[in-house]
Amino acid sequence: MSLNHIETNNDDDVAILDITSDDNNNNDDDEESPLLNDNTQQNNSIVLTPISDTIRVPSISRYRLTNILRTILFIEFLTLLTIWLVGYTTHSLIDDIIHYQFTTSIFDIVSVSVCKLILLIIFLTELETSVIARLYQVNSRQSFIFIRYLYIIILLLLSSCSLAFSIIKLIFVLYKLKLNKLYLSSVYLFLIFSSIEFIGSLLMIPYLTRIKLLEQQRSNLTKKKVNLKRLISLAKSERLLISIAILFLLLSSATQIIQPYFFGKIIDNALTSDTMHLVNINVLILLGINCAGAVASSFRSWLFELSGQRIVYRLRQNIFNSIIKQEVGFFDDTRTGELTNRLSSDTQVLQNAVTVNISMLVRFLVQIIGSLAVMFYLEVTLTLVLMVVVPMIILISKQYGSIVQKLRKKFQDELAAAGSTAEESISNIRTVRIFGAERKISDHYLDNLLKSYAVGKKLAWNTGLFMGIVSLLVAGVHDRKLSTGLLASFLMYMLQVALAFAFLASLFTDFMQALGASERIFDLLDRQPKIPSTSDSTCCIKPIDFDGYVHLENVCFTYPTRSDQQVLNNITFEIKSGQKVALVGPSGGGKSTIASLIERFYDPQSGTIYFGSQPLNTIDPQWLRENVSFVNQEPSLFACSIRDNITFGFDKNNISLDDIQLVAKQANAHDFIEQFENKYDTLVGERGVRLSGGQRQRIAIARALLMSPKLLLLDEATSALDAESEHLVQEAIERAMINRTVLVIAHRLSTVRNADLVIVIDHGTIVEQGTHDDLIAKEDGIYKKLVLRQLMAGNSSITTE
Ligand SMILES: Nc1ncnc2c1ncn2[C@@H]1O[C@H](COP(=O)(O)OP(=O)(O)OP(=O)(O)O)[C@@H](O)[C@H]1O
Repeated sequence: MSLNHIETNNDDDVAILDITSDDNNNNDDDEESPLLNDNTQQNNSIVLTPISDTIRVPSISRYRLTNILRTILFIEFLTLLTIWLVGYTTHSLIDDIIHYQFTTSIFDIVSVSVCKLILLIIFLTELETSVIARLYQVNSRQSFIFIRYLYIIILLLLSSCSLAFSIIKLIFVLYKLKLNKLYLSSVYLFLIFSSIEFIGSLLMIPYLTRIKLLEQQRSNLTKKKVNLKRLISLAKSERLLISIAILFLLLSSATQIIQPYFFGKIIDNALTSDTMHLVNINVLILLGINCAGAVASSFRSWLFELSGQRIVYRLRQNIFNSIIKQEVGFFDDTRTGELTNRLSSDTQVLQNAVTVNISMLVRFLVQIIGSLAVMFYLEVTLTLVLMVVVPMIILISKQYGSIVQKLRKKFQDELAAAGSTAEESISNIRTVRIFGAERKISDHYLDNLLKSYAVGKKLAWNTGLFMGIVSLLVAGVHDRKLSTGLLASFLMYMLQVALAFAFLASLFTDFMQALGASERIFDLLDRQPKIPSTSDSTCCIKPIDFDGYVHLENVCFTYPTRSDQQVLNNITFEIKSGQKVALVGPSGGGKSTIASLIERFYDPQSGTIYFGSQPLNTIDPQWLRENVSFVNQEPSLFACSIRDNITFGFDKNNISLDDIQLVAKQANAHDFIEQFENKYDTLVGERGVRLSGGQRQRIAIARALLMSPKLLLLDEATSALDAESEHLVQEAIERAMINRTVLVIAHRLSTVRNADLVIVIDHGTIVEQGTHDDLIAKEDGIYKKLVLRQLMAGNSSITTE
């Protein structure tokens, strides 16, 4: 079966991989192939194959079915337990257990439901695990077939036994008629739940024999689970604060739950008692509850917000540290906006998820459970009826809404068709008369009308059916003898439950959003830089006797973002200690790339760069930064003072102003700095915009000189500077070169003339090398052409475009 086959072979909008539809089927192995690569199949190993992007993401209906089944089991257990606890009136509950009788107690059905809950949840989880393991070929086919049938049998056995038990119980209790109304209703409920579970188990059979999952979806699910765990673990560091906040949350929720009860009491007292005494007492109690609630709420909000802020500031710090240590190539590939977004909005989403959203989740769950408990306490039967009726009305209304929407659209379309027939006929009445076609167009109009009428009939029928069902359901709720106060309390509790459910739904969206954000953030936090920025086990050597000697041997390089373009090809040359080596050549030839490789911004794909005798990739990065300095073509400064910019990378407390002034003087920067009002404390603005291009370069040279590097990498500016400025920069550069090993990407003739070695780079290869005099003497040499062109153009730049 091919991948395409998977895409098209679907029966209910799901891409199907039927790995076991017929276990004896010879094609079985073929059918598995899309998820497993050839290697995996041949070796029967557990190597996972990445799924193709072209595979349509399927729905996971079967997965949902298991979740629905689990939820039903849980609701069943909760409902039966509540009824048992609330509805028992004669003796104590312990008596009910000790003197248990089949026809007078419902303790048995509560026990069955709890056993069912535990067993089925275990088996369903095991089943899913084994199905997934089979897909990954972790377990063998034989064991999978065995496990699968075992689970089918267990599932069916459990659900059918429970159904049979519920029927027997109902027959017996109806025959003896010893149960009170509430307990009787619980036996009915048990029967209903057992029937649903039995049907659910039957529906699960296809799931057990056919796997409708794709690897991508599954790995997403696993990843989401992992992320959720990790997301929640973020809150661990603040567990004390969060625990106290949860205590306040429970307190404020309790006050909220109790309010409607007293509100109802006040109404009843006001309507029934003659004096206002009771009313006043209850009003005071309500006031006290409200005040306590308000205090608890404010503490809750404060503590959750505080812990959120603490979590997010630490998270931001970690993300920033992770970003900043990535290799330069990572930033070529990742947009700055994307990274700053991780720091700002993604962390904000996470902050909300681990604090506000968790607090809301707990609050609404407590609100739902608490309100339902009080409702049960106030009026059990009505609550039960409402619990069944309200979800049913919601479901039916949703279904009705979507049917009516479709029918209305169809009705409008049919009516529009009939309308256009009528309009066309009336506007062409003369033609109709001439041909005597009245009958014909009348029939045509009638045809169209009948179509819209047929849709209208369906609409009417659906509306009638809907109203009938809703009236029937509502009738079940009517006719209960309730006091006005009780009714008011009831309505308020209903509202609380409904609102809590509505908010829970919106919380789900927030959590999904947070999961997305956490995935991005954790990916970033987990990312290991390809080139370390601090020493690790692979690069920790600090060459002691480094004298500036650098050797490039057969270096080949392509940028990670443009892997199809070879930028450097077999580059081999050496820079001897104390030498000035100039790289020249046409723009885009690869000169700056060589400097970037020596700075280890990138690693070459092949070949080696040696510092002395030491390969660059074994050298401690910190040592490298201290011994190699790079002055860029367009140096960028930070938005701080000139002093801070010059001492960037140092502990500025260890550097005296004299040291700073010394390097500034060497870099021809001291004079212009002294002219500023704040001198060395002058702020340079973002990226140094408050300085001229020449001034920026001289500050950058001063910064490099302060480092006193053994190897200086210089990229001469190509941008035009005025003659005075250019002279000052040039002078600074020449001073910087004294007593140093220098690799200069030269654009000026004067620099090249003074170099010990000139290397001409074109299209990523060394095309010529020698001294200026050697190269100029070469007939038809590229270097000679570059120099001649520059002389004819009348400028000092030797770079051609
Ligand atoms: N970060 C990058 N990602 C992808 N390609 C790049 C990157 N930087 C440079 N390149 C490409 O690599 C090639 C060599 O660029 P490089 O900057 O080394 O040339 P150069 O000789 O220094 O040019 P110039 O004299 O104009 O500065 C060019 O084709 C350029 O487009």
